[in-house]
Amino acid sequence: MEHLLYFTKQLHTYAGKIIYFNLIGMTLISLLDGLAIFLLIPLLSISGILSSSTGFSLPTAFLGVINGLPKSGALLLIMGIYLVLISGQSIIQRNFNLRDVRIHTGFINHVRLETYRAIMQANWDFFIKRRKSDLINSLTDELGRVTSGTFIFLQFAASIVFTLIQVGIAFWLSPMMTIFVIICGLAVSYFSRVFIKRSKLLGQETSELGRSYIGGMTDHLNGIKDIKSNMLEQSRIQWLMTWCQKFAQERLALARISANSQLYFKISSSLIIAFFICLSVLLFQTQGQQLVLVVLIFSRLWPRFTSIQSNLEQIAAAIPAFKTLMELQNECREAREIRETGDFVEPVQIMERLECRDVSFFYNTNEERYALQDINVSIPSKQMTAVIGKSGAGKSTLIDILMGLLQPQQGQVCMDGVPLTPDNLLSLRKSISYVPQDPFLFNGSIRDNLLLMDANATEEQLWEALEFAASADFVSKLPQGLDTMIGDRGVRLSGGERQRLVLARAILRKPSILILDEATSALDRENEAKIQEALDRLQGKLTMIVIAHRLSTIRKAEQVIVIDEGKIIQMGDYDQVAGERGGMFSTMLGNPISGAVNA
Ligand SMILES: Nc1ncnc2c1ncn2[C@@H]1O[C@H](COP(=O)(O)OP(=O)(O)OP(=O)(O)O)[C@@H](O)[C@H]1O
Repeated sequence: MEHLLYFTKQLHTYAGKIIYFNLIGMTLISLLDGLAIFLLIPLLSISGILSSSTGFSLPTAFLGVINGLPKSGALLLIMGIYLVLISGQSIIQRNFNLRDVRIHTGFINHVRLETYRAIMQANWDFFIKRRKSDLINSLTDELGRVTSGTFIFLQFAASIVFTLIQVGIAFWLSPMMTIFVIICGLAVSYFSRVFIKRSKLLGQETSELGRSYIGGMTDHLNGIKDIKSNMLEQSRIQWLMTWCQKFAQERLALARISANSQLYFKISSSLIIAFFICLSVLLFQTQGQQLVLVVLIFSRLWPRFTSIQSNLEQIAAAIPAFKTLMELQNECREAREIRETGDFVEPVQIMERLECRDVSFFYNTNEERYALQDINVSIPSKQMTAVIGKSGAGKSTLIDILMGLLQPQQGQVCMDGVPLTPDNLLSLRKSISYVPQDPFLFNGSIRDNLLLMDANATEEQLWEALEFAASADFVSKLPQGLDTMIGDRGVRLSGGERQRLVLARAILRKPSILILDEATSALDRENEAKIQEALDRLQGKLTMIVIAHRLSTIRKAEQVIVIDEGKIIQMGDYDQVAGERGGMFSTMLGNPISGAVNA
């Protein structure tokens, strides 16, 4: 219930008074509907089915007028009023339906944007602890279930109002009969709680199935090259077949609950009405006209109970999605590192150094296995610092801490002696261009991918950046040049071309700190040499931190930091570290094979 109210409150914040306006409108529609039904009584009366002395207050007065008119006039009057009521109701209904769609779509977009914004503003730690496919599932499947669940909840509220109005009208016609129908309805609803409970349990299964589907599909399509080259297609198809079986069972179970509940309501309604008619005729010798009335009231009121029950089942099935999305929004809020989008943040200018002071960090708070321990490093401004070490030594973790993506459990990062805090974090990040090991290129043109970094860059600036990253040559040879589409994650380019393109993009931002995390690993000697020349030209102009796969990339580094098992084992200028006998760096230099593979 808490989760349901959370999103109903969001709907209220989003749509405001308009929801109440709609609810009132719906009530009006039901009132008109009720009145139209009410007209059946004089109609039945002039047709001779029901006598004018059945004993209802308003009908009696109204019947007086009707009886004063000739039969054809009375019929025309009743039909005229009926037509006005139904047309009025239909016109109002049409407008409210359209408004409903507008509110519904707007609300989906509102929740979508809120959730996406919250995700975007969460810190890096939030992302490394979650499956991306779960986030995708929340933003697609769960989001749809939540927004339609919220609307079903509103329909349910409107349904209650409808029912109350119809109960009022029915009570007017026959209090005894109405009380009897209500008691029967409540009794039947009490025993049908089991359907609601089962719907909720199945809703949980729906969520799990949705998560596993998106997760599986994402994994398979991301790893399609491995799947194809290792002939794993059949095992993946088998996985989907098993999933499909579970999905079919879950759908069937859900349909069974709904069908059983409808069946239960229908059979109980027939039993109740049969029992009541027998009781009325055999015990109380009720007149035929009163029986018509009984059937009329019962047939109007009973479907309302059925519809309330069906709404409750649908809401129960959506509850797990409400829970997931609400928890996601709350977790994002707790992990929030960005207040605004960051567009108006000014980049910081580090004059002397970026430092790690006594930094220790572990990924898993349950097991204190340090990824970095007692790290003290100083990255001098406008110099090149190389970070090397074996695979898993902690190089990327150090970079993530220096960028403020990860917060150390001990120690701190400082910029010119000023500690890095949530207040100056974005300024630091705005001054950095980072080229990761597996760069992000999206499915668009080369131009779109470059403009992602600087939307206002001119054609000349784009080519300048491409030239710098030794990419101008290959881009100009492409038939569509800058407008060539590069496919998902740049799949239509070679690994080396992707790396050079991402480097060009990084440079376009004119950063004061450039971080390359094994950014030249996929380049051939010729292109690596070109990038090397470009980096040489940048030396002294900006701060560079380079995690190098090949030691040749860092031969001009002013500082070398060697990490092993999360600790700094060597640090100093290139010649000093290279000269330390028996040190890891000199071993790497002396052994080009191990150097190329590990460093
Ligand atoms: N998200 C994570 N959760 C848990 N442990 C992690 C995570 N990322 C890295 N680690 C662990 O932290 C340690 C340091 O990893 P890191 O990625 O910093 O190494 P690296 O030197 O950059 O390695 P490589 O050169 O292979 O990229 C490793 O033991 C790794 O298993």
